[in-house]
Amino acid sequence: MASRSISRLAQWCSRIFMVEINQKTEPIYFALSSKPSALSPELDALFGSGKLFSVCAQCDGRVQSARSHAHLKRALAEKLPPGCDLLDAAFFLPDVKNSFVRGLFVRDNSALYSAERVVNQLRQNGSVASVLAYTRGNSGDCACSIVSDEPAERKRRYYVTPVPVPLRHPATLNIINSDVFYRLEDACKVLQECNDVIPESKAVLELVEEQKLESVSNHAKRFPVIVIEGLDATGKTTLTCSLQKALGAVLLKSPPQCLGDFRQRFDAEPPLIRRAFYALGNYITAAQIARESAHAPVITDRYWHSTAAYAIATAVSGREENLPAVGSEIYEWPSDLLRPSLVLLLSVNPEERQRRLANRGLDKTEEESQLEINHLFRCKVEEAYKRIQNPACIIVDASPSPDHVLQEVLCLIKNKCNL
Ligand SMILES: Nc1ncnc2c1ncn2[C@@H]1O[C@H](COP(=O)(O)OP(=O)(O)OP(=O)(O)O)[C@@H](O)[C@H]1O
Ligand SMILES: Nc1ccn([C@@H]2O[C@H](COP(=O)(O)O)[C@@H](O)[C@H]2O)c(=O)n1
Repeated sequence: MASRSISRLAQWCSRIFMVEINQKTEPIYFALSSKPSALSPELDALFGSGKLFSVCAQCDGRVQSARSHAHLKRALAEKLPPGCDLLDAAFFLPDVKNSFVRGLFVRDNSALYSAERVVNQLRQNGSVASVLAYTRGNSGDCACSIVSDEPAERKRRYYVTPVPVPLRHPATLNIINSDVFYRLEDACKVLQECNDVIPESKAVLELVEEQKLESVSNHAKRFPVIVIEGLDATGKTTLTCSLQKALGAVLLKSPPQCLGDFRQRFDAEPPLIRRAFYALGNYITAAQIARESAHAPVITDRYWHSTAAYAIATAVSGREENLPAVGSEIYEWPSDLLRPSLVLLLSVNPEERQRRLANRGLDKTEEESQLEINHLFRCKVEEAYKRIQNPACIIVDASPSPDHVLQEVLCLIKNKCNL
């Protein structure tokens, strides 16, 4: 046990740490080294007063790790006393794919400094795999040691040292196959790995299987397939219903209706599982598109653009500049997913969107609420939509009246799809 923890700490020391004070500010980066060093002003503020711990729930298997992290975050949020802050943290190797591991920082300014007791309880019951404790030195440095029952482990000292901001935002290192999926089998694998812990996974995989997914190449020379995309309340439902009538088209959605009963269940899961579920929804919708477009034009309310744009914008914290660069492989359409003939992105200004949301007065999903309060997140979703390639989306100003938007879209469809 002792040597396992020491080797883990040694592994961590070769990693860069990233701490997010909150989603709106830029992350702070630092590493652990064997020599003391002076702290930068941001680190000084972070380690300033009180006690600080970093915790990580990583265990064997990505599904278990993702669920354990979510469980740990919930448990800490519930059990920590007033005066404690819970900050998102991550450990990664700069520019090394799949090296990003999620963790948390606990900053304890509580009256009785009782966070340590809470963290230790969670360590004893196995909810935390690793805990590091940070202590300020007399010469302005900050030392770090592993929290362990083994005296030999506790003795080892490392020091917090500031490092430059890496070229790529660390969350982008793990997006492929953790947040966005590019092959049906990769998304299926995640749900297969969930079989034991989420019984509904089996039913979802059976639905995917039942659809007898048709090959992408079968889709040539059929009626046009038009996808309508956009943030919540931009008018997708209104427009897709009007288009259905105007074009005598079949209206489909992603996620498809057959996944309706499972959606809430998977929405409550960590991103790895939730995004794999939506990815599978697109493949089921693709099978429906392939069947229906043999007889009539197809209009689809949301498809892969939505799945990828929301996933990328959620994974990448902070500002729009942190998104993967234009042209990144992350924005490439999955090679085995049926490509639509045309993708239209409805865009309305934030004030008009707010007005529509308020008028509608429906329950908001957590993500919808986040859209309202988090301007940065909304900008990132829209920007990610625009960066997706092959097919890229055409932006439609959806602020005018419903009929005006319909006429403009009909015109676009006529020009681009000969309908
Ligand atoms: N062009 C428009 N001008 C004014 N109001 C509109 C327009 N289009 C839709 N609305 C209204 O805005 C609200 C949201 O529209 P709608 O439900 O079509 O959006 P949506 O993109 O499908 O939303 P969600 O993705 O959240 O389901 C509704 O109350 C609708 O009547
Ligand atoms: N193809 C899709 C469709 C939706 N999502 C996720 O669902 C949320 C929006 O759905 P609405 O029913 O509110 O329009 C959004 O948060 C996406 O995360 C998706 O991933 N893929």
